[in-house]
Amino acid sequence: MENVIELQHVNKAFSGFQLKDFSLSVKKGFVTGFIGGNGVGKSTTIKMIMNLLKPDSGTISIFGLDYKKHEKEIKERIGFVFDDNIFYENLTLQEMKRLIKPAYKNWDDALFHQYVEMFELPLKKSIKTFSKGMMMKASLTMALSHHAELIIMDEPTSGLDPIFRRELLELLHNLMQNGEKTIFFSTHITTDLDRIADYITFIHNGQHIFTKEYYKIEEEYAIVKGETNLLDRDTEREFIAIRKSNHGFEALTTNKQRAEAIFGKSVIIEKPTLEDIMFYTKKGNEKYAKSYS
Ligand SMILES: Nc1ncnc2c1ncn2[C@@H]1O[C@H](COP(=O)(O)OP(=O)(O)OP(=O)(O)O)[C@@H](O)[C@H]1O
Repeated sequence: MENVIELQHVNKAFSGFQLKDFSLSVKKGFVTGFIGGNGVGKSTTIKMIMNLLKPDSGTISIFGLDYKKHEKEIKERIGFVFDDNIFYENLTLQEMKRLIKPAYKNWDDALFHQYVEMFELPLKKSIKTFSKGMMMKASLTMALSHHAELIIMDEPTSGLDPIFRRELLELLHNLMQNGEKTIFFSTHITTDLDRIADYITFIHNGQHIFTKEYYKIEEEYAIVKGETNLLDRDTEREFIAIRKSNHGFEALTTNKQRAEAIFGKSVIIEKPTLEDIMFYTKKGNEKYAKSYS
């Protein structure tokens, strides 16, 4: 299977933060959701994928190409949606389009107007009057109007109302139908991923914890609930992290089958949500989490 995005052993350090030996493959034709808590390195990773930030070491290739030689070609094939305002605020959407259009040989005016209409965006109002939702829609319009093969979005659904969020996910889902496009996007709204993601990439404290097919996460990971007397030094090692209370314990395992074999019917085993996985991984020992990546 072809990889559209490939990061190998990427390192990037800021004071107080480090993206460590980060390797990632994003498969062509699928939607990959990029999840992780605040400040764990999602935007940093996305900026490096967009060549807005250079890694300290490691390699990044997009469509099998290197930014050093093929920056223009790579950028033409990407539609990028960023959660900050990247437009010149005093311009109108119409004026902004005139600026952006020449950068893309596949720019499609008819498609642009189709999205403007669909998103009910004003063409002649200054962008500074746009609400956060309108800004996101404008950003999406620009990203989708040049037949990009790869759509990269940094928290596209943040600040959007639930109805538009759902419509946006539907739109992205429809874009995926011919198998030629690839979407990579970060989000804090993990329930959005239920509707659309084929793969999940999970980053924690600058480390790649996993990239897995969504359905496999549910097969492998599990929340185990039981009485605290089932826990001892050996059984506790089975878990990424454990929450104990007066009523018993709740814990996350990366190996559901093994937990079933060890605890049998003495525990309740449930499907974890992505939020459970994020919560317990944060809670658990960093080294322990990494050994299961
Ligand atoms: N240009 C920079 N200079 C210094 N530190 C930076 C810079 N950019 C990011 N950081 C730091 O790197 C860390 C990771 O930031 P990043 O924006 O990648 O996180 P994130 O996972 O996208 O977070 P969030 O979900 O909160 O947006 C943070 O501690 C941030 O303060």
